[in-house]
Amino acid sequence: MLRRRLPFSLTVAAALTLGAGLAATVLLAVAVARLEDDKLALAFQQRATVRVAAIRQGLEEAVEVLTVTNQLFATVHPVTRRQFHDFTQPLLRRYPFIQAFNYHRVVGGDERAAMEAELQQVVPGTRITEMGPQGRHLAPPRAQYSVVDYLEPMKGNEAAFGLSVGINTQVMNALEQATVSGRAAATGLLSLAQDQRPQGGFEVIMPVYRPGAALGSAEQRRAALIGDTAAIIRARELVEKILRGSDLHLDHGVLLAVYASASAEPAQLVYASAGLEAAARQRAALGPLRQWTTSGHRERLGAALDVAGQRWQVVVSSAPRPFLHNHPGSVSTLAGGFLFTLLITAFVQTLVQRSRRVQLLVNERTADLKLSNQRLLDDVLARRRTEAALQESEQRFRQLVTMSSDWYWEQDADLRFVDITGGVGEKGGAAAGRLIGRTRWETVAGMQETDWGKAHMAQLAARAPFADLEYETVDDQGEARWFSVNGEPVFDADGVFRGYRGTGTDITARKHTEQRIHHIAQHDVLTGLPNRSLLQDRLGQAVAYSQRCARPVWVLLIDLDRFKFVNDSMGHKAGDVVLMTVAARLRAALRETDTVARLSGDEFVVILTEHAEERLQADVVQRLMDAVAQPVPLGTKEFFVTCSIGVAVYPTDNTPADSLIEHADIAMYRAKKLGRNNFQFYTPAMNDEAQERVRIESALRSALERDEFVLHYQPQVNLASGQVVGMEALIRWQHPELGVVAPDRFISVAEETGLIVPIGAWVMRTACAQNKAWQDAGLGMLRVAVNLSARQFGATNLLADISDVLAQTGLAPSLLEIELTESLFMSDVTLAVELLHSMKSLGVNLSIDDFGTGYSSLSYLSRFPIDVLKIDRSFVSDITRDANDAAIVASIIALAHNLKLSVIAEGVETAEQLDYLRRHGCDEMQGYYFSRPLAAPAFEELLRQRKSLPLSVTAAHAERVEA
Ligand SMILES: Nc1nc2c(ncn2[C@@H]2O[C@@H]3COP(=O)(O)O[C@H]4[C@@H](O)[C@H](n5cnc6c(=O)[nH]c(N)nc65)O[C@@H]4COP(=O)(O)O[C@H]3[C@H]2O)c(=O)[nH]1
Repeated sequence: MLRRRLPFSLTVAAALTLGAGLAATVLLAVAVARLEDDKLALAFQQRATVRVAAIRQGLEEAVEVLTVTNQLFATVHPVTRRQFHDFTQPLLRRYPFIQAFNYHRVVGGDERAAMEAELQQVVPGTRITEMGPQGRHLAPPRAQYSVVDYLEPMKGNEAAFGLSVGINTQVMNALEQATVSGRAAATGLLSLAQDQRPQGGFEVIMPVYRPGAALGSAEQRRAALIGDTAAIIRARELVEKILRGSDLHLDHGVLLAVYASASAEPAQLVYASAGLEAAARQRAALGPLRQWTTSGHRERLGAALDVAGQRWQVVVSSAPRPFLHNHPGSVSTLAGGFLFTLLITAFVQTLVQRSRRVQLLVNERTADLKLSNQRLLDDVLARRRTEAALQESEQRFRQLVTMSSDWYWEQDADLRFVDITGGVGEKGGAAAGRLIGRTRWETVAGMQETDWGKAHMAQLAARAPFADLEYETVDDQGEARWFSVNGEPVFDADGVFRGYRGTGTDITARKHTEQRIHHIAQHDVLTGLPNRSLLQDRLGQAVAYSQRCARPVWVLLIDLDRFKFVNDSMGHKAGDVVLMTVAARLRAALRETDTVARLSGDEFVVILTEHAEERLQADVVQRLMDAVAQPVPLGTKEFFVTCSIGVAVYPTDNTPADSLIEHADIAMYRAKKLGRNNFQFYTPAMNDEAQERVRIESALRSALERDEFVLHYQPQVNLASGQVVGMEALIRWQHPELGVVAPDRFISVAEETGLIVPIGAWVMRTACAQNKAWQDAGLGMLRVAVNLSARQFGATNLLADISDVLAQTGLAPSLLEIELTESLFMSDVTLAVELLHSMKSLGVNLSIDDFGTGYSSLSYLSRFPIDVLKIDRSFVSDITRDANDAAIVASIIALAHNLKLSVIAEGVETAEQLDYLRRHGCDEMQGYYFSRPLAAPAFEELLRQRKSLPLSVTAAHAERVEA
């Protein structure tokens, strides 16, 4: 809707109307003014004519009065003064504008005195005078005088008595005219001698002839002239009298000017209306605009009169009146027209503006309508799009529901299923028909008694949404199924609860997977036994049971002996078979309630809880060991595996529940140290050992920097020559507090921590340098053997390190022997072969240390570039007591020689042992029998003494006796 105000501007229509209206108004006003002017002119003409006629008549009357007076002289001879007086008195009363009646008598120069005498009789002292420019004066002697003889009334005209007018040209001209014509003749305006005030007057003269004289011609008349009668008329009064007499003096609308001349000469002005001058003055004082508004149209009429032969001019004009006064019609027309025009203009303007406003309004409304229409169209389009989108969405929803694993359900306010779409039958195994009309708890047996069911019922009661509600149910075939449902309450527009709707999905497969994952998460994949996680759980339960029932709990940590060898030498699959077999045997050897878990690698944990009917005894542990020790069939072979077991019991003094496994581990470690294949109960002393391990570990970290290591050297003697041909470098740790620490106490720790790598490098460098030094000292070309740990063997820069050491020390590679244990290369034989060849290519010797300890396979020997076999001292120590060991040693020597390997026996302590070895062709020996490991100076002394081995047992025995 149009609310804004239009700016005011005269519209074209209104402007045209205004222009036309004003023009018409002006034209009409002008026309009316013209009419008014015409009317005024007509009225004026009438009034002017009346006035001119009145004046003409008045003047004629005045002249006529003189004619009457003159008739007196024509008829009476002589006319006495008395008669003249009597005759003129009524006339003077009647015509007050007459100043005087005169009778001029023509007096010759010679008659002057007589005349004066006669005049003096009337007025003593009177002389004949004349009027000059300087006033009245005694008339000079002249041939003839025309003297004022009779004079009525005398009063007021005394100055004229005896006055000779013969020198007054006007009078004389009028007299001549009158004389010649015989009729009255008037002068122009004169200055009268008797007139005190300068008042214009004129004199009308008629001749008086000698009675009886011939008057036929002008000359005769002149000759007959004896005098003349004259009336002195006050022209102004005369005119005033005329006007008053005709009541014309009251009309101030007409102004009158009477001139005693043919033209309107100001000097001859006889009469002027009172308003005439004032009007002229007023007019001059006004501005042009006011002049126009006040004077308006003026009429003027000039009329010529003949006054006794004298031409007079009468000028009649209309009095200046305000234009408005004279033109009420035109002014009214103008005003009315203006007003009307303005009104019409305003009306037109209003109409046009309203029309424009209406037009604008219409335009605006039209625009609004268009906009609304467009919006409507947009709305319709949007709605169509929305509907299409909705349909598409609906279709998509249907498709998605069909394609997805979900189904869609709706429940009424009583929580009964009213609609289930999306194929719950196919997806969930429950036909929709079986569910419709039933509540969820009616379809899930026992739901209301479960925790989740109760919680769900509370959610439903609170009309709360729920998500991922998982529950187990039974499908139409009676199979267990897991469903997961989401739902949210539905309220109508008034907020009234209408039910629930949501989705459901069959998660049976997922649940099974989860259960599997859960099982896997808590069980060892290989053996199916509980893993560390579940073990902790079970241990907690067992401890809790123990606390409740006051019965002990045993924790057994079972570690397979030499399992690494099985794994490495026979492959992982064989190792797995061993582990699975052991696991199964352990499981079979225990009760259902006991727990067997696999802790890691070859470690198992057993939790035994004591029952009321049976006390726990060490027999159980032995039973387990026996079970494990049963031969394990591996393909065509059988493999024997033993185990070491550590046992921790709860409750015992100072054994916290969470340290049970740790204590069992310590005990197992002790069992291992005690030679494997046994079990140990944990004691606090074991804990001390474990703690010592920790101490060693921390001290070991700085031992190298503090230069706390030294090497001892044990001679290796050739059995054939009895000469020292080499030595084994054996490390010693001189700890400031622990004293000299044997390698058995710290080498394993160094291996576990990885410190063996830098320590081993130090040993190799020191041993090579020392050997080179002895060599340089002329103590022989000896071979030095250095132990290589598993960690060193696996180090990437092993070859470079060996090469560097040889290069730096200058020792010939052939004088370095590297001792390797069998276990080093059992994990990856191919890689080991490769690495050994690389090492061998450096020129060093390779020996296998501790040969024969547990690893029964000799097949690899042919593949390895080995130079020496070192028979473990455990075999050597028993060769004289145990026929088995003796046989093993003899066969090792024979085998080595078959493989072109040199054999060295270590741990030779007795002459019998030496003898046996010699007899069986052993190449070299190393042992206390010849020398313990010696510090470098002692070893050097031994070399210098050229100590050697007796070549026969007898000699040796003799030597010993001597010693
Ligand atoms: N009972 C008895 N023992 C004898 C006899 N002859 C030698 N022995 C001892 O037997 C061990 C031989 O060394 P191993 O078998 O390589 O066994 C060594 C070796 O495996 C390791 N080891 C020593 N030094 C090093 C080293 O520098 N590096 C590495 N990786 N291991 C070393 O520590 C083990 C123990 O070394 P040791 O205590 O020095 O013990 C030495 C030696 O003192 C004897 O007649 N009777």
